[in-house]
Amino acid sequence: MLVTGLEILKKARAEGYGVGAFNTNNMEFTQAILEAAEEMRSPVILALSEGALKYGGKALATLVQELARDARVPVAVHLDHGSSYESVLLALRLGFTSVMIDKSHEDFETNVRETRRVVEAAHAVGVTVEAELGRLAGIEEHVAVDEKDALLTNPEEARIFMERTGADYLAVAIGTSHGAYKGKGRPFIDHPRLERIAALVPAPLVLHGASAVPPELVERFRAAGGEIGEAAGIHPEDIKKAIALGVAKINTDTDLRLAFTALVREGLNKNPKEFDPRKYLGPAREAVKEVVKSRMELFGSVGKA
Ligand SMILES: O=C(COP(=O)(O)O)NO
Ligand SMILES: [Ca+2]
Ligand code: NA
Ligand SMILES: [Zn+2]
Repeated sequence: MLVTGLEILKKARAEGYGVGAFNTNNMEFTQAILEAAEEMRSPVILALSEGALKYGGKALATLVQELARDARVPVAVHLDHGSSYESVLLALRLGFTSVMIDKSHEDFETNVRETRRVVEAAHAVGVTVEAELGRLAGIEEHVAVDEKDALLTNPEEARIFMERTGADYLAVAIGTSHGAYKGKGRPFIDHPRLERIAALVPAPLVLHGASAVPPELVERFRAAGGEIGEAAGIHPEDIKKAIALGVAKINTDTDLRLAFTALVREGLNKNPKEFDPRKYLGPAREAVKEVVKSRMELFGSVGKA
């Protein structure tokens, strides 16, 4: 059933488990994510970025809404990395039940003002809001933030920010970054900082850039002809520790993309004569479903629906 993001995340933080926010751009990813959620009896968040909406348009938004409504587990439909008030209004009009306004690259006062404005609009129509404070290292959706400018989230600032904006959940920067190259070897996650933030911010916390980029998946992608450098993701133990400290929403996109693309490459390589898309998109869909199920087990959301 279609619910707000806060309905899913409030319970998750209170009971100490995490809920996956999985990005989707098409029918196959959406089906894979929802089938996994139903099989695991897990709540789930379907995340659409602005790029996904540009790519899939009303077709994607409608498909996502309909399947979320029919789902036998709680599902929130979420705008990932909303970059402007206008973008959020479009998502609200499309029936999204959770929206992110990401103004973390702006100065504090601008972030507060812009986030507050979105909170008023979203709350007026019963939708809950994710905001972000602090800057992930690596490439953000609309700004390249290199290591030296990467500003991790300040706990005291976070408390004030949430009080002044009324946002429902908060994306924090504690060392993660988007994409497949999160650092050399095991990325450093600032758990003490997270602990201090969680002590001052009772709202559910959000971890962006949380993909594991598992070696076996990287190998499978390479073996099928994919090219990827020294990729490194977030260690499962760091995810579990972050959840124990107050992270309730964990964003996963890269792992799904790697799995899907590896299987499409395998399908095309296996039979050059094949030109029925279902023959290589079907197995790719199954691979995404398996990744989602394993993430739900790691997050502890299995059976929580
Ligand atoms: O934060 C993410 C996804 O992060 P990954 O690239 O680690 O999957 N989406 O908003
Ligand atoms: Ca950001
Ligand atoms: Na998000
Ligand atoms: Zn993100």
